[in-house]
Amino acid sequence: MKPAIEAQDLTKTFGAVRALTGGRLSVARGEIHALLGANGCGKSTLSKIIAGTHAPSSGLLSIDGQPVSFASPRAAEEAGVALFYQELSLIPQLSVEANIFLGREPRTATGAIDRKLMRQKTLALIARFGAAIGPGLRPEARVSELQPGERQIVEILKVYAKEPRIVIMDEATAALDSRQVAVFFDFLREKRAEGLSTVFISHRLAEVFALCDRITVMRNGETVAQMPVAETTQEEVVRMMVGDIHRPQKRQRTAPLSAPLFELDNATGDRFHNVSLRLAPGEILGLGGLQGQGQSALLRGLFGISPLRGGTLRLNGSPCRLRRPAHAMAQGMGYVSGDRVSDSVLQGRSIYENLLAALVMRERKLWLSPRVLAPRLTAEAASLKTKYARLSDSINTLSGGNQQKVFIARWLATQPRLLLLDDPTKGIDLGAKADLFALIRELADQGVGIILYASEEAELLDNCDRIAVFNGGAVVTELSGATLDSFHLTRAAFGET
Ligand SMILES: Nc1ncnc2c1ncn2[C@@H]1O[C@H](COP(=O)(O)OP(=O)(O)OP(=O)(O)O)[C@@H](O)[C@H]1O
Repeated sequence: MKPAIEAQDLTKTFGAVRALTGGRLSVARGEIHALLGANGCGKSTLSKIIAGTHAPSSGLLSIDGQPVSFASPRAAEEAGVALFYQELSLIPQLSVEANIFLGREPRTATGAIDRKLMRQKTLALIARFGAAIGPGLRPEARVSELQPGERQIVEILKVYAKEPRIVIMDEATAALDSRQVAVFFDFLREKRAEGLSTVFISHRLAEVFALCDRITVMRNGETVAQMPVAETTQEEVVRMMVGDIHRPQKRQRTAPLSAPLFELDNATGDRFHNVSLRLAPGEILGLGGLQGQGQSALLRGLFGISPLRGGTLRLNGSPCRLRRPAHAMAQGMGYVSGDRVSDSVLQGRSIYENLLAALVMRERKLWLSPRVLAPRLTAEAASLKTKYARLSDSINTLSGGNQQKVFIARWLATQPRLLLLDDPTKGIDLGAKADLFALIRELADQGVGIILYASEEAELLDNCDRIAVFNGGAVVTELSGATLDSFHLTRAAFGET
């Protein structure tokens, strides 16, 4: 029998970015096939080519033995391929059934929407999830009224309403609870028995081993292996995802470890739960794991941007509740995000004003003497090798890397004791990255506590003393010493401890 999907040597470039250099995938009819790899290895790009969202730069794709080149997702759907989108595509104001059948509503002989048939079909789809969904998930309910897990189920049902023969499930279980996951897996097994093929992308290895028949592993834009689940182990799969193991050079710590500066117990918030962490002055604690597992949300919670809903925080042994960034700043905390445009830039303002922002907020004064401050701020900016002509120039004249140096220097002016860094080097060049990390290590040596989330694992491994690894909003393990390497980091990121 011809494979349902046969992808050979697919490549895709976006401008200068080579997202996919050698994508290969062979999926049989009636198979659940896992597609695994670390963040950015090219899984989504390969999936989107198969589902008609992207056209490949080169390579061959066949569906059911027929070479295809889809001009659009609609063309792929007509060939029986449907993709589950990680980014929720539902319209909150519309009902469940209107969302599920949007643009493909069943019609009567006169061309009107056949509401009775649409209702019946929706009820039949919902019934497949049976007891795992609450009474809220009804055909006429508005999507805005549903729980996150129920919304994700509607997104899944929308895929199956297209009556596909090939389905790509990209992180489809992220918002489901364990009961919903169990029912969903039974549903996928039933579909497999009906001859449907599923490509299953997940950040939980245990799920993959419980559900899938074969595994394809990708690394750095390439397919590196394919094998039956029964002939491999989780350990072997992690080794294939990681490739050469990256072991960091040991950071030479000069600040002695003392009593904890920061003690967090059972913190719960929007995208994380029961997180407990410790940090001594002078320590760099990394937050690791795949993207979007609660790391950034925790940092925003700690800084009072979206306050913690539960748990306790102590700074230097004293309990504190940080409900606003002003509270966090009063406690000597600073926060720098890699999302410069929405979190940091005072648009159109001078470099001087941008440097001054944190100090003004902390001192609660609208005017601070430029004569006194300008030399100090100039020194902070210089310590980071920030390249600019005059402090009075607009911040918008600087490159992303130099802007980011200004935003770190902004906090240095407040002499923080704890710095929260949320993927601070996003989108900046290698030279600026090296300058930033040299400074971060220097600050730690002076006794500042640092909590760093970085989407690039090498940045974490090379700079952190310990790494708390997140999966699904919880810390699954903490790495230090001999376990501080890319193998243990990837293994924990996929839920294996
Ligand atoms: N539209 C785009 N423009 C530019 N670069 C892109 C685009 N889409 C993806 N990339 C880049 O291509 C690489 C592969 O990305 P892709 O999303 O396929 O990886 P992934 O394995 O699915 O990762 P994740 O698990 O994070 O979704 C990454 O470096 C990504 O930044």
